[in-house]
Amino acid sequence: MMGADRHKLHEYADREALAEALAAGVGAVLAGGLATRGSAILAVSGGSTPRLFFETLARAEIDWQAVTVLLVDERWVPAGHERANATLVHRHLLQGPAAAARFEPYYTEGLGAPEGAARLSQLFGHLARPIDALVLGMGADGHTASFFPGADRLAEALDPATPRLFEAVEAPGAGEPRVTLTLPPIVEARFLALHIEGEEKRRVLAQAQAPGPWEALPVRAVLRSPRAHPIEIFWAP
Ligand SMILES: O=C1O[C@H](COP(=O)(O)O)[C@@H](O)[C@H](O)[C@H]1O
Repeated sequence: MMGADRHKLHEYADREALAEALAAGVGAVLAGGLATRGSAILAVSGGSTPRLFFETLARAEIDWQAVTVLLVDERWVPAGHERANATLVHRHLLQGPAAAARFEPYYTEGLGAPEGAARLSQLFGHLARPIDALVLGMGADGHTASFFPGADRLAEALDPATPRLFEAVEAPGAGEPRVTLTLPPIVEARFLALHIEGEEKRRVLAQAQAPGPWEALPVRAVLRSPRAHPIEIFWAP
């Protein structure tokens, strides 16, 4: 698939309708994985956008006990930290029926992000791949996951041939050090969604879909990756 054929845009009148549709899509993919393989893996992003989607998905009536929830990326801050993506997931996704899911926070006391990323690559090395459903967000600077413009290990994290599942990055716009899934486990996900909201991110998406260097807008590396199925882009104003 080439160019825009690689992406399927789903537009909604409001964020509530988007959350319902994305949760229904992800829920159906997880239910399919559970029916076929007896277990399913979901990888989710953090930031401010996914709250409503998480709260809607948490109500899905699936066998959450057999679902592993992973973070696409994490700020290297202790458990319970207000900026931790794990905190967001605990508060808004792992509630009600979804509280039964298996979730393993990434931060490890006493380790820096680089050692943490190496440990996570080992720890999750046994995971059945591909991941069933993976939902990315995007910042107005064109980062997705923790693929930030100017990040010190951006090329390594975006190497399509890297054997590592996780990479540690530091970047001027990232705040604290981060760990992130690398490009391969992201783009090989069975269902890959990009969840963005607002006019500004719509403009950034249009720029990212146009020709230009991936270093400037790292989300391009994901949008340009070859895949069997299109990337499902969910947008609402
Ligand atoms: O730092 C991050 O930002 C992106 C986008 O976040 P948002 O607040 O603009 O929705 C997010 O996808 C990523 O997981 C997170 O670590």
